[in-house]
Amino acid sequence: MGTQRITIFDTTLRDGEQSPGCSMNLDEKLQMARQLEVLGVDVIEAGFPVASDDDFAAVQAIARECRKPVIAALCRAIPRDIDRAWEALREAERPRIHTFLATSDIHLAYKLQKTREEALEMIREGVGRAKSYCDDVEFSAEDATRSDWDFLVEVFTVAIEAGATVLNVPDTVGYTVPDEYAKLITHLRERVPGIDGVTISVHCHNDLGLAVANSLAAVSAGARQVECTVNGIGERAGNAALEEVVMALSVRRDVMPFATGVNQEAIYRTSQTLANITGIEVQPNKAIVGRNAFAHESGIHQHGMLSHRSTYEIMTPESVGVRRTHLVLGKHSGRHALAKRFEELGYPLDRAELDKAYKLFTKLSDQKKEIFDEDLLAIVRDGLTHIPETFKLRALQATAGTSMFATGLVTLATDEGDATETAMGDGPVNAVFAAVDKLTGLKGRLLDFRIHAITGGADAVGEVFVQVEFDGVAHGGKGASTDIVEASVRAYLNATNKVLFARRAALAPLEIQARP
Ligand SMILES: CC(=O)SCCNC(=O)CCNC(=O)[C@H](O)C(C)(C)COP(=O)(O)OP(=O)(O)OC[C@H]1O[C@@H](n2cnc3c(N)ncnc32)[C@H](O)[C@@H]1OP(=O)(O)O
Ligand SMILES: CC(C)C(=O)C(=O)O
Repeated sequence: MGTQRITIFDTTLRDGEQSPGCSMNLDEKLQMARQLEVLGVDVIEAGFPVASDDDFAAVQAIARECRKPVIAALCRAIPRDIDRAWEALREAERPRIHTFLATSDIHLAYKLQKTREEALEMIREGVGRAKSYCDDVEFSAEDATRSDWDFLVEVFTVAIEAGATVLNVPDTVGYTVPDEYAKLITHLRERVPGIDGVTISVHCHNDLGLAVANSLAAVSAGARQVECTVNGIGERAGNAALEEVVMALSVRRDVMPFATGVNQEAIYRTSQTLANITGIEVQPNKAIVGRNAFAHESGIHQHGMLSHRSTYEIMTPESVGVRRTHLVLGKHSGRHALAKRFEELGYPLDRAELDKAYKLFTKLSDQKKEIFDEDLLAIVRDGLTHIPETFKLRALQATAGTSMFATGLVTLATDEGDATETAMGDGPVNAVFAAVDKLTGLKGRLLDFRIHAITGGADAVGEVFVQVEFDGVAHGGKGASTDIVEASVRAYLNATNKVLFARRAALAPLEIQARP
């Protein structure tokens, strides 16, 4: 069996717009429709014209402008709605009237208060009226998956007799499961006379997170149109996500021999266009278009990715228009990814340097959720020096307030073990510097103190630069930490350790050199 074509029916502008907070005005709908045309969807359901004058105008404008795809408009199975839908669509190159009526006993009894016979009559009349305007008529049996299967056979038989060209079998409340849905499609294909001459469509909601799985199961059972929305927006938990349906069919063509006409490289941009228009961001772990869809954080995965991307990616980010794979450096990363990033930043590290950098990196990643390039540069600048840490910060405590002296308590590790001192000062930094002086026996005079945040966010790393004079000689020191008092002490100690190193080695003050 060759590859068969699946019609992608996009309902972002209709069912998608029913997503709370996703209403779009005429300009926004037009902008989105243009992007959907670029994406290459087969059908754009542009709106529900009877709902409002704005929706009518949007459907009309899209029908006038987007000439390539079929433009569909939704309407209830009543004359007023059908007439209004046609009025909005009449200038479309390829118009489709999409009319619907609920067919489940629950909806018939409680919502429509109609008998099955009355429903069949409304379907006959509604589809017939739509057909009098337009060749292309879709009929949806709302709540089909909770409808009696034999009654559905009657419903679709009537719809075909009245002229429907597309029969939609919606899982309106996201209730079905793949196996059952496939069986329903098969049941209809076996029982509805003339069904081979029309297109079977599916429209799945995501209440149980099964919208895409159900859509694919239905396709395997014979459905040839999938109704879906960009980013999966839609009533309640949303609709089947267009990008997931399209990419599942593309990536797994080996088991599902179906093709779509979607220009896959436009997927990401389309997703972003919608997010920008609605202001509703895509969840980070959303398949295909989420920020993390092509991000790898853990060391084992990153090592695999660096060896060959096929180890952990089933499609390339470029294939859906995402610029690149992202190796996120964080708590779970390993040496391979770290070395690679240092190399990209212009700091190729040898094994010993890498081990040291990795130690600093893991320490920092216990404090920060994500490590940015600036953090790595701080590690190189602050950590990869060859200055022996004669005095090493063990612990630190500082208190300060508006009506009290600041006090600092510092514990340093030395060759002879840990030692602790306290001191007071004008502020917490001044107090901890004084405590350090007591511990080292050196008296430093602060010449310069600069601090800046080198990463963004509330947990930013602050980098402190100090110039400290010891016995008439100035030494620079740098320190970085998410805690600015700690960064200050580290910078001060860095300068102090340089003094001791310089004195012992009888060397001039050292500066850390980054590799070119
Ligand atoms: C599953 C889906 O997504 S269906 C599409 C949902 N989309 C929308 O509802 C679009 C936005 N809706 C609207 O603007 C309004 O609801 C309108 C203009 C459609 C109707 O507004 P109102 O006339 O005030 O009716 P309301 O929405 O309160 O109730 C729906 C009415 O439509 C009837 N109805 C519902 N579905 C259908 C149908 N497919 N065919 C015929 N009548 C229907 C209901 O029985 C009810 O009728 P009643 O007023 O005689 O009791
Ligand atoms: C009108 C139909 C297609 C619908 O939106 C649904 O059943 O969810």
